[in-house]
Amino acid sequence: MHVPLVALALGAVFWTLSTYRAFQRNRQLAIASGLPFICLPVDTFSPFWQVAGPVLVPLLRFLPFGLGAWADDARAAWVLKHELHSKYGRVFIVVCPWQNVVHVADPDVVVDVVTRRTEFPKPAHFYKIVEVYGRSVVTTDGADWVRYRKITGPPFSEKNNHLVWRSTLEQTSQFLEALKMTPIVPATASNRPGRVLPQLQRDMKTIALHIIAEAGFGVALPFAAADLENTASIHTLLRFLIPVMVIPKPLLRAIPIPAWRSAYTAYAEFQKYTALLTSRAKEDGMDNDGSRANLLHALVANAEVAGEKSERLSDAEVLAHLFVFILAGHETTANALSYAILNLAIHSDVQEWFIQRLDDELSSNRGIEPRDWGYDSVFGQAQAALCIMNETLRLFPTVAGVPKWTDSSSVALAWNERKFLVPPKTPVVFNTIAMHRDPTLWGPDAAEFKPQRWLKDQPRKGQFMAFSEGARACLGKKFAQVEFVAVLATIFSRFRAELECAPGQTMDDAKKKAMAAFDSSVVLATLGMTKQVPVRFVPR
Ligand code: HEM
Repeated sequence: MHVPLVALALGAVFWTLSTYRAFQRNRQLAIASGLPFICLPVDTFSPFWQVAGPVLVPLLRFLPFGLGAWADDARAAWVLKHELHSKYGRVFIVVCPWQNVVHVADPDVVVDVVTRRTEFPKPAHFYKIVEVYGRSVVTTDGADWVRYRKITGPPFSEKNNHLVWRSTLEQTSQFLEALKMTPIVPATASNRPGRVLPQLQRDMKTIALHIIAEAGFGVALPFAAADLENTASIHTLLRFLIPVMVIPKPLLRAIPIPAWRSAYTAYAEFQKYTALLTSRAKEDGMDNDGSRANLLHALVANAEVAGEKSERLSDAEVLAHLFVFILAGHETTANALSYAILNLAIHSDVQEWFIQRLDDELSSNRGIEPRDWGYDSVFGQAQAALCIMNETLRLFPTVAGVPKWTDSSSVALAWNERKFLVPPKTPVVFNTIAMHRDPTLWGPDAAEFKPQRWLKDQPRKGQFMAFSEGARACLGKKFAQVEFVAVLATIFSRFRAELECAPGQTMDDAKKKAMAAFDSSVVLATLGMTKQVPVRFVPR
């Protein structure tokens, strides 16, 4: 009768001993590396801690004899910001029983690591979860990645950027038309008359998704058609992304839970839909005027004309890439736009600076509707909006960290004129949030939103990592820049943004609420706010 209990007790003892041994081994490796280190009893990168950490940390503080003192160092990267690195240095190891992780917030070390790509490859196994439809440029390393990058790089061309530009101007113009359909809310003690947008983040996601749909797949969707048949599968897929990524497909299909069924249907529908688009793209072929400059057409055309078989993507690989383009390029830009617009609403002085600069930059397009603005004449001049984008991504890097690792051998690392040895199979993670807020790199105003800083000195290489650096830097950087500038320029050429004050609320109260929304940010796939903040758009 007691056998199960005894087995359980023995199992627990065995687990405790082996965990302790693993911890001691990892600690020895950290000592041998020569790098500073701290010890934590949890793996802060594990899914368990990502979910449970925010709940457990406040409780652990109550443990007697300082037993929970470590928990503050195990808070989420967004909550800690630069705190851990100012305590322990720009490079240190976090030792735990399950793995050691080197945390890096030093530009020189970042540059060193990204340039030694074979010694510090991308830990492709971290990205298995993203292989919903198979392997891709995002999820592979080594020879496979070289092949994928060679094929998927060229579609991100200037032709495609023109399409992103046109598509974004159209989407944002339609967004403004929808906004203008809402009633004008009269002036209050704190707000001027204007139109209130209750869910900024949702609308920015719709805009970004529709731009990827057009510039990525060639599917033009009206802004107001968020749930039309064509995008239904993409919307549902994104809504159920976590179960689709985590739960094996046969289970998702077989278990009669309605949400799982919907997730499976969306997964299968997206596959069917992209197969249809791919075969249409093959029939169309490429054109010369750029109207088929979307990523899918370019990928397919590449596949058709590439001489060598190894340079063609199979249909299954095309599908896998379309999916990761949505994943990598949708929320990243949408969240950056939401953070930027809220920051401009909070900092009215910065907003006035931006509007003045924007008006100057747009002077040759005065009287022209935004949807007709030229790419060269507006994007080519758009300095202020790019400063806002950089500053937003400095403080709110929507890709919050970039991992590399050491694979099967130890790798030497130079830092502060000393040599260290990073043990094998050790992740080396660039802590973008921490590095972007380091006052020793950015000055005493590092925590402040000051886009004008980008007009002065540019940061040194490796210091601004929003799009990563080196051979594996973001493929869609210019895509995102073009989109961001077009959205911001269209909106602020017609409106000013104000924080909406609830009855009885002052602007200071509304600012506190907006700051609380910033604080509510979490890193799921990307860094994003979990609270909505209403914004009032006041016609200019
Ligand atoms: C503000 C917007 C964006 C930000 C902040 C951003 C950031 C990043 C970062 C930091 C990486 C490196 C990740 C890593 O190595 O783990 C990356 C990679 C990548 N991004 Fe972006 N991205 C943005 C928009 C886009 C867009 C719009 C697309 C495509 C439409 C895109 C496609 C990709 C791809 C394909 C990679 C993988 C490149 C490779 O590994 O060779 N991104 N991005």
